[in-house]
Amino acid sequence: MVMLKDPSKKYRRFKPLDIPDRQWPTKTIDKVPRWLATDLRDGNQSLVDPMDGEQKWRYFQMLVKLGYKEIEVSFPSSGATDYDFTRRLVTTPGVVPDDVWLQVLSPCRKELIRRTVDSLKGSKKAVLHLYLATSPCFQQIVFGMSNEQSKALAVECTKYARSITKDDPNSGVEEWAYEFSPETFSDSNMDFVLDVCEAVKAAWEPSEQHPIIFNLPATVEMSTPNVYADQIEFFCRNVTEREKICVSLHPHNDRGCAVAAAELAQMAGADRVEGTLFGNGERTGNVDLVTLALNLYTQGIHPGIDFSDLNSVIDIVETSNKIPIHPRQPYGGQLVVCAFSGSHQDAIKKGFQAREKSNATREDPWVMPYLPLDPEDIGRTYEAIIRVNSQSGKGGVAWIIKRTLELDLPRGLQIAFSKIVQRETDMLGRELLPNEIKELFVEAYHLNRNPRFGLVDYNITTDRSASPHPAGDTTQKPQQQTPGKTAPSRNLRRKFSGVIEIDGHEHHVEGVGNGALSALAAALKNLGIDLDIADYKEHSIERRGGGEGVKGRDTQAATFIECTASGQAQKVWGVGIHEDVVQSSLFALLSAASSFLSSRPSTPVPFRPKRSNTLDMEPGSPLSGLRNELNGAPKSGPDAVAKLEAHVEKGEQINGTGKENAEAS
Ligand SMILES: CC(=O)SCCNC(=O)CCNC(=O)[C@H](O)C(C)(C)COP(=O)(O)OP(=O)(O)OC[C@H]1O[C@@H](n2cnc3c(N)ncnc32)[C@H](O)[C@@H]1OP(=O)(O)O
Ligand SMILES: CC(C)C(=O)C(=O)O
Repeated sequence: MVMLKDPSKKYRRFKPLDIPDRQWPTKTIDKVPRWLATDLRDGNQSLVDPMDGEQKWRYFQMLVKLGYKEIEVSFPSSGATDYDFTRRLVTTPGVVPDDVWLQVLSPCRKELIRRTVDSLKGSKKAVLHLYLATSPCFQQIVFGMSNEQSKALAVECTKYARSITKDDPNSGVEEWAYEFSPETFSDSNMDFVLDVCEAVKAAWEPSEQHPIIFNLPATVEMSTPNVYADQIEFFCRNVTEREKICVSLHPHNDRGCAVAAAELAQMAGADRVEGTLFGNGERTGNVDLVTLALNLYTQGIHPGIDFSDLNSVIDIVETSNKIPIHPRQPYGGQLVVCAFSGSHQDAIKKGFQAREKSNATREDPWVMPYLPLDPEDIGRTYEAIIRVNSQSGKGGVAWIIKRTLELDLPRGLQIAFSKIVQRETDMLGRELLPNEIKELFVEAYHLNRNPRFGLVDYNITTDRSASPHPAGDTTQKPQQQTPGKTAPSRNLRRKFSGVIEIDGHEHHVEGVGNGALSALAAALKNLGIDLDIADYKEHSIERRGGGEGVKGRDTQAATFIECTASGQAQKVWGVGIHEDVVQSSLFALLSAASSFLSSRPSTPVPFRPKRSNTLDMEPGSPLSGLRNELNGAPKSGPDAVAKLEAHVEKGEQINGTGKENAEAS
């Protein structure tokens, strides 16, 4: 069997109503409709395994907690589960709040109506809901009834219902309402629907205070949503005593337009919407009440339903229905607050940065690329927003590092680290989780343990030798000095002397520079590791109490240093984190040095101490070649380094015992 070449004979086009002066297209939705949740009836009847009493019980309580005031709880005449559940609701004190209406459904069959009404005895507010087909297809095929017979049955059952509900002082229910659904309204002749509804209305005799509910279902969605809106507008305009009627919608989703149909039909005059959470229901489902409510919310209208903790709702819906919420389901789907692609992540990250920068409060206007709703408003976390796979770029990766380690990576480091992430995602062929990205960063920049260099002990002192060209520092121009006078304090030079552990061996090293960082760079140069500082950034990290990833006190300094090896194009980044800003920068330089050595094609061992405080390499070893290469033309670091040196200016001497801190991250 194949699709028909010409389906026009088999499937006839829907004929829209002719309403040239239709009003709904220029209307907007500016008020919240009455909601009816039919999860426990229409939703439940479509499940492979309908809910048991306990599941219904829990679901009902959730609906009440969310704020639903009208809940269709059962089809009591279907059997013991629904009947007993209804009885349990009615007879358990305190479960049904006084302002909540319990709605129950029955076909137009007297014995079933009787049983349905009986199930409600003892309740405060109850809606009896009857349905009967008005569409030619159903009348002819299912019932074998003419229009007259259908109308007569509708009237007869309404009268009977009235006699055992609102007209019966012993009905046992404090307040009755009545709902009538002309089944497959959307496929019915509108004049006939009106005719039946007028007759039903006359039989029930509603008032403005106690209106009748005409629920107009798109039992099967058969046309574009504008056609449904036309039908609703036609009904609203032509039915008499409109003020005594609540016009209710019940859209199904066969063409995937139930939400649109419900929204346009509200513009066309409807007062009430029946649907289910996340759209469970017959075939493609009922209209999704979550989407409708949050669509309103994102237009600045509170829907009266509280989805602050949408994840808990999802939990109950999924376990009760035994159907997972689709990952792309509006608002609730796992992937709808996620971006994988680089340009989306970049835009979202910039959006959040702009919001932070403007000190926006939670209530300030939401202007965010790609995200129509602040995920926080529905209890979803920012962590879920940006996820990283092979389609991601630096922005998303930087976001994760910001969220997990509180580090604001400089742009260059973002680019460098995202290449590492890209390699990993390509290799694994899957998404990397935030924790994995964090671990990758910690490892790549040696935040837990520097595999090559450990700062064991050090002193930063003023270099009193006043030599214009201290050993190892060829980056500085000679200073003008008057013999017999000390240099002005702003020109004081620093001497790094300390113990650095290299590949498990401790070595005393020294170097002099304009500040602590350049002094360490000079000391490293004495080891043949001649690195120029090409970029330097630092920021403080305010710990919000025991954040994971980096141990420490409340405030720490994070330093990012980009280095080039003299005469080399290759650049490496180093990262250091420590309570002390100077030590943080020293760690960053050693982190870069370690990356640099590790990135060389061969391992630079062995080192051999030449004198007690300097090191050299075996002649002919890979490092000695490197040293020869690096000894070319050292350059001074950029201005940013001066910022760090200013910190050092504040104290004459900085001492540190780095070993334990070198382990810190
Ligand atoms: C669009 C909707 O969602 S409507 C709600 C549908 N929900 C359900 O059907 C769930 C609960 N249903 C049930 O438990 C059963 O179907 C019952 C108790 C209603 C009826 O059970 P049965 O008597 O065994 O009938 P069965 O289910 O086989 O067929 C339905 C019968 O109801 C009739 N019927 C269907 N709709 C209606 C209606 N609105 N009013 C009166 N009779 C109706 C059918 O024509 C059929 O009658 P028939 O046996 O004379 O041919
Ligand atoms: C009973 C009615 C309202 C129904 O469920 C439908 O038509 O889909």
